[in-house]
Amino acid sequence: MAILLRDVVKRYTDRDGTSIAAVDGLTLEVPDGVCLGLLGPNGAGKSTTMRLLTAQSRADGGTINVLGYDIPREAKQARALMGVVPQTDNLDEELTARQNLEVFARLYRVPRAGLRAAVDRALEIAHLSGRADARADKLSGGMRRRLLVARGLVHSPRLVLLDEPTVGLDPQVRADLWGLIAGLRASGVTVLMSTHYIEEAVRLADTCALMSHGKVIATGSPTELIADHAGDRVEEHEGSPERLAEVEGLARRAGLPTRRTGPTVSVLRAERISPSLADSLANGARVVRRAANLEDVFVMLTGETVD
Ligand SMILES: Nc1ncnc2c1ncn2[C@@H]1O[C@H](COP(=O)(O)OP(=O)(O)OP(=O)(O)O)[C@@H](O)[C@H]1O
Repeated sequence: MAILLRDVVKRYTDRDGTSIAAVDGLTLEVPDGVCLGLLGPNGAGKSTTMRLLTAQSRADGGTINVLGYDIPREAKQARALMGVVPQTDNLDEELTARQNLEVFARLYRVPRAGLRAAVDRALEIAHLSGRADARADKLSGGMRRRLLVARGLVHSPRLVLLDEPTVGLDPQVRADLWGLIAGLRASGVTVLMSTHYIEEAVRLADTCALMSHGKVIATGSPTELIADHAGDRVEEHEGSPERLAEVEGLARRAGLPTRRTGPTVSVLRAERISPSLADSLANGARVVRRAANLEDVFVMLTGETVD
């Protein structure tokens, strides 16, 4: 097992003295070689979990093991084998792309004889070989993100932690990074990636852990999670508030879960709707049927939405 978290708790005290459990009894396992997507809305506790794994922050309870090392006691050994890609860009502006990587390669004690090759390899993975000698402040936002990933890979880690790797990026840059992460996953490196983008988790993760209010509330492949919690099909109804309430009532009586998004009620497990119930639900109005997705699962389980 690459990562093992058991009943982990991390509390913060607000300015007014109230205590918040940012991580609140979190249990999570990440097997070797798996890309696990930690999916949750803002404030779910994803970044706090990442900081606990790197021992930048200390848990108030529970146990954490990373690559066989007890955290925080053996954090130094664990850190030597893991690559961390932070959410915030903290590149050295005045150094070139290559120099940024060299600094980290030395920090991670990459042997001097192999240092140049390690840096070249990281530049190549991040498609930055052509910009190796450009200063970081002269790189585009997307290139800087790729350089941050390269920096986390320079010592060939067995495990990579990516905290919201594509937050705030435009679609083209996001697609580039997805390619990069998919490549990492294919190479057998264990990846733990936090995200609040459903699509990112679905595309990249072998396993998703859904996180809400500091806990993991469901784990599985996107397909398993959808099948277990939302079924196969979803029927979407629009209409007046009275009409929507009627749809909810009919669905509830038939034992079918529903969720409301603005002016729409979605009836889950729509494959179980009988022809007569279908008529009553539609009541002459247009109904859209679609495949169930991970967002349905998330909203079903938490009442919260993710992007
Ligand atoms: N240093 C801190 N002091 C006080 N409260 C904190 C601190 N760090 C996080 N929190 C609180 O803990 C909770 C979880 O925050 P965290 O940043 O881990 O969530 P997240 O899932 O990573 O969200 P985001 O996607 O916005 O980064 C939030 O309520 C946050 O306000």
